Amino acid sequence: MNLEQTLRERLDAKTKPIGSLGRLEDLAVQLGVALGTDEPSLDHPQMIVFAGDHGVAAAHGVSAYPRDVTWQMVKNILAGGAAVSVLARQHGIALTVVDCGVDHDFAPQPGLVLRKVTPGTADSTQGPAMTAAECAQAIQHGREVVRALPGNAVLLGELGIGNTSAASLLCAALAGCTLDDCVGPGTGLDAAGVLRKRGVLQRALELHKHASEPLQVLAAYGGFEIAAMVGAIQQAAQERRVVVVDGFISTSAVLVAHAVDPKVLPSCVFSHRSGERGHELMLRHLGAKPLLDLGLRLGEGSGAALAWPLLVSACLIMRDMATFESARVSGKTP
Ligand SMILES: Cc1cc2ncn([C@H]3O[C@H](COP(=O)(O)O)[C@@H](O)[C@H]3O)c2cc1C
Ligand SMILES: O=C(O)c1cccnc1
Repeated sequence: MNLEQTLRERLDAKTKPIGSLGRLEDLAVQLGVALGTDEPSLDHPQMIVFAGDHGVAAAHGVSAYPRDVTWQMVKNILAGGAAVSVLARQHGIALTVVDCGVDHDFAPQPGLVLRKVTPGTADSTQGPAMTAAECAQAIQHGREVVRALPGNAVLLGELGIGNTSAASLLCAALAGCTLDDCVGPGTGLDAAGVLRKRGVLQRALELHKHASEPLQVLAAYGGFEIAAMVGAIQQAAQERRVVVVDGFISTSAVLVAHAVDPKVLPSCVFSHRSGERGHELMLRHLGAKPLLDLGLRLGEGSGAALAWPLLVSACLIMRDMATFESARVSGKTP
């Protein structure tokens, strides 16, 4: 019997009608398989917020907010005032921010890892957002950050004004959808703003239409924080850690990691369906079913943090629930 069958049988022996814990049962099985044990247990969860700036945003105003918000929000997260700070604190999740390429010089401080490649990607409508070497470096940084942290669960967070543009381009290139399907308001563009954003991204897509290898596509559109998330996913999966994926941006990193090697996918738990247009298409492309659907469209790792207690519950159900036999409860009538 393989591990998945063992886990299913374990759940079926528990004091509940077969399958009655619904999606929580699938989650418990997934976590057991991902961690390689029939006694899944999560320890030292790590929320890692990867941050970087985007040349396409600087050059074309594709966001409703200015570029400075990226570094200002890094400080807000570290000071404990951002949504992800509050939610990580609520759930006892350790929080690390990684400067992957923010246009600001941060003083070294607790909770901040400095891994800047350059202070922001280049404009993807003019050339590749990253060189191949910069892209490889950002991926390596993501791997190193995960390797240095304890525990067996990584929650993906991100920050970067303009990164819904990069994520939409990755979606179009890797999930085979049109920009009409996957360009949305991001931080809150109005209808005219979305139309303008789509026009800008169409130029980038046209310029890089011959990029076919997943890492070539990633280098074409950026950003440094997305590349670092790709490395983090690869490293976590390799170390048999669980990866809790957040929304539109972090799922775009999964699209890349999956295109490089589909074997990362069983390690990924998709926390929620983002309100950002196109997330549903990414999830469908990956065959992924998200846990929550709260209309979130924030990023930062907020959805991953909100879903975290469900993962803890799934493990506890698998480990701690009594069986019909141990609790002397009568089984189903034959
Ligand atoms: C105050 C503030 C906090 C955020 N936290 C996450 N994002 C999210 O919005 C940005 C992406 O949207 P766009 O592509 O439209 O710029 C990223 O920083 C993402 O993490 C934020 C955005 C803002 C304005
Ligand atoms: O779903 C997300 O991750 C998202 C959506 C809009 C803006 N920033 C992030």
